[in-house]
Amino acid sequence: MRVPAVNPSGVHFLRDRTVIAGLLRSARPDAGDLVLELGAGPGVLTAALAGTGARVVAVERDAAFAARLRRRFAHRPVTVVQDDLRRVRLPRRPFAVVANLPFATGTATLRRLLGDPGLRLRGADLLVEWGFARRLTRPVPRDAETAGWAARYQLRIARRVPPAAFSPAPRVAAAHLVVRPRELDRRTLPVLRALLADAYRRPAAPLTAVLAAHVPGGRAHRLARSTGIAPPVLAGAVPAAAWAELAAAVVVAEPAARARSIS
Ligand SMILES: C[S@@+](CC[C@H](N)C(=O)[O-])C[C@H]1O[C@@H](n2cnc3c(N)ncnc32)[C@H](O)[C@@H]1O
Repeated sequence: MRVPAVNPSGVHFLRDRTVIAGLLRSARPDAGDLVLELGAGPGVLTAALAGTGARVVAVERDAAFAARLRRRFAHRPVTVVQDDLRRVRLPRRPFAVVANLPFATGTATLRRLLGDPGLRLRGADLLVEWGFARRLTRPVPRDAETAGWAARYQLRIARRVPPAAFSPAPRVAAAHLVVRPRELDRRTLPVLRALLADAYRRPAAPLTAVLAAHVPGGRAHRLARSTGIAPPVLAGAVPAAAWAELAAAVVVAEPAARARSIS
């Protein structure tokens, strides 16, 4: 297999069939589903995805790999897009992502996929650097951006993928990261954003103080309890999943909070 002359950290080709099978078992694409593969390389994963009957869009920056992919999949439902995955136009239709990401692009990719409320992402099954996956799946995220991703999407590690699963073997292990959208009413999104911005600005404040800024004072305690949180709890100690429930509860309890959060 031709490895680019410059092999920047993160460019490691999958060679373990059980890892590929695990990605497909988890993603379960149906025939006709739109699946985006980011960083397709020589097409090992692309071939497996095409075998499911899904419509695959394979994004690859390297010109030689892109040409090889076009030849290899000329008669399959695979569209090859030679572009940078950090800039490529993302579908507006519902789509899933299955990819062995270059490690160096993890944050940029997650930011694009999970940070844009306009995307209709059905799910993502990604191989990412192990430490990155561990940081993303902490119950209480360290920053508002990650908390926003984890509030809108369930993020979990399906398995640890050892360096030997790749060629050349990376210095560190990878993780199969599973991303699935939570059922969230669109009206909750601006409230969620406002709550998280507030909470991460003053993580040592009581949760009820943060909530009180978004609903009338007396109701903050009741609201916290309605999602199973018994005050006192600090804003910076609230799990990401609870923020999604809190935002939904704020919208139900106080529809006007929406207007306040947006303004
Ligand atoms: C980790 S390898 C995975 C290749 C293949 N999917 C596999 O699993 O064997 C990443 C691939 O992404 C490509 N790549 C690296 N940076 C990229 C970028 N910014 N945009 C698009 N492709 C990129 C590399 O050329 C390489 O083919």
